[in-house]
Amino acid sequence: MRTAYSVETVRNAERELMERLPEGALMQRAAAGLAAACADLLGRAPGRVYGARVVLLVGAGDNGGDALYAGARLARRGAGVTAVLVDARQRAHPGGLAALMAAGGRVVTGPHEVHEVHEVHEGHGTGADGPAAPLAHAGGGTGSAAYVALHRAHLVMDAITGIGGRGGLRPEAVPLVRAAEASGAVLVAVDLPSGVDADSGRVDGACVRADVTVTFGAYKPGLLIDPAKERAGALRFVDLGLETAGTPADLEALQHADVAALLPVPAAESDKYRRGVVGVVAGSARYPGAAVLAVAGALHGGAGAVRYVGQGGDAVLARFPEVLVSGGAPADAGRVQSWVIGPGLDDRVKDARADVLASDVPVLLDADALAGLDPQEVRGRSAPTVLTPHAGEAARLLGVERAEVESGRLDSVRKLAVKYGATVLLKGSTTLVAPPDGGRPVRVNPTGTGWLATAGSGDVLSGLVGSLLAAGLAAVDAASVGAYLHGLAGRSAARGAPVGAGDVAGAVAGAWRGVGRG
Ligand SMILES: NC(=O)C1=CN([C@@H]2O[C@H](COP(=O)(O)OP(=O)(O)OC[C@H]3O[C@@H](n4cnc5c(N)ncnc54)[C@H](O)[C@@H]3O)[C@@H](O)[C@H]2O)[C@@H](O)CC1
Ligand SMILES: [K+]
Repeated sequence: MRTAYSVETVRNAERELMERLPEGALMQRAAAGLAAACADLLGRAPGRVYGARVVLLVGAGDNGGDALYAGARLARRGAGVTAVLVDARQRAHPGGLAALMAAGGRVVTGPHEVHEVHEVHEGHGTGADGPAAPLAHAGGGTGSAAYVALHRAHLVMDAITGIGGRGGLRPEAVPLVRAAEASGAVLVAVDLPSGVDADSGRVDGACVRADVTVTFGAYKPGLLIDPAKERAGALRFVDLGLETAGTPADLEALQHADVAALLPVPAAESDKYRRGVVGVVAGSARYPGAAVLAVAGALHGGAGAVRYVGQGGDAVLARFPEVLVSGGAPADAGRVQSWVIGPGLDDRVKDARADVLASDVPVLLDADALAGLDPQEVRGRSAPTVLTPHAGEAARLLGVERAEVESGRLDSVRKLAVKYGATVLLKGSTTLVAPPDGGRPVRVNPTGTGWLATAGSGDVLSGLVGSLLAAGLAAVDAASVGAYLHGLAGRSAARGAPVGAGDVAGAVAGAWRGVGRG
């Protein structure tokens, strides 16, 4: 399981550990890990650090300190390191600054004038692109040393803000960050891309877009949730020895082994009824395809049988003769162990929804079954309820703008879970699953792919999750395992090309097999 912790938890764990360690030891651990990761990115051959040109964008706090100490380590290995002080008042971690200077690095101020120049010691600036100019002097004029250094850099560390950052990048930092992004250098965010919110994944204002983020001690929720996740690039983790065991994670992501352990396996004496029957109420004369897709998902989720209720019975049977079809009300359809209701329904949705909500089995509500849903109708249930909205549906359920849900996915999924007393799977660029109390941990799906944003893909997911519910998984597990398999299926069906929802359903079995093999 990959876990992520809030800033408050990380700071508490750091405080506890720092009390047991010599002063500054934790920052040295961070800097050593950061330097090693950067050396790795510059190339594994020893000579690739020697002569490499590295620029540090340094803010006022300890995040900048990490980069300054890491820069000192790289400078001692022969890299030409230039620190650009980005803070408007040119504050920077004093110990880190001294260490960099002692190692032969140089320091310039951001958009201002040259602060201090240190001669480059022998070996710097002899990389493949030829000798580096004495950067602090090059070009002359206000702030130009910083831009020349950025233009020529092989690697740039973004150390403007880490977990202490508030709001987006300040105006003085923006042109430097954009120059770094345009330079072609590898852009490495230190702990977090500056400008993202560590706890929520929000990006309010300008923000760094990194190629790689080297994060310390614990993953922060923002690194795993869009829109911030998308700014973080590839993640690398540096273990600081923080003790987080015993503290509930804010966010967790299932890994292959976790999913493998949760997948239902039929026992020797299982028959189709013991494996569970999932009832699917979906599709209509107008949208028979939704019925077919939801059933296709349900057939791959581990239930022993799929019972279909609705007007799409002919289309379903034409494709899947193994399905039990009935045309009446859900309550008259026979016993099931879970219900899925919603995809492609017509205006008779209210009666059918009241029927399934009155049952004593888990119910998954999707798409049309979410419209006008009364919280009391859900909260009064004894069995679990799972809601699977996309951002637009979630916004309507919460009475907010869609953009608010998209920028604050974690807050939104928690609020919805609390409002309805239900497990909520919020679909989208980062799929999240919140438990019914909106508490910790929220699960984040690590297997998503943009190719899943295709018509009918959600219908497959709802059938798949409903089937996992019928097979006996707890609501949060069914939702997160379903999202995980659905993401893997989407990736393998697409393999880098557009894909239809039917292909995704067809690829679920392969995803399941792959996970089962570990
Ligand atoms: N606390 C610890 O023991 C450790 C901290 N570490 C590093 O320290 C970082 C946290 O350090 P700090 O608490 O000093 O905080 P940061 O360095 O993340 O940022 C705080 C500083 O940035 C300024 N600031 C806030 N928002 C800003 C914005 N939008 N634009 C520009 N400047 C802004 C603040 O005025 C303050 O000076 C971590 O992210 C990590 O990189 C690591 O060295 C590991 C150990
Ligand atoms: K940073």
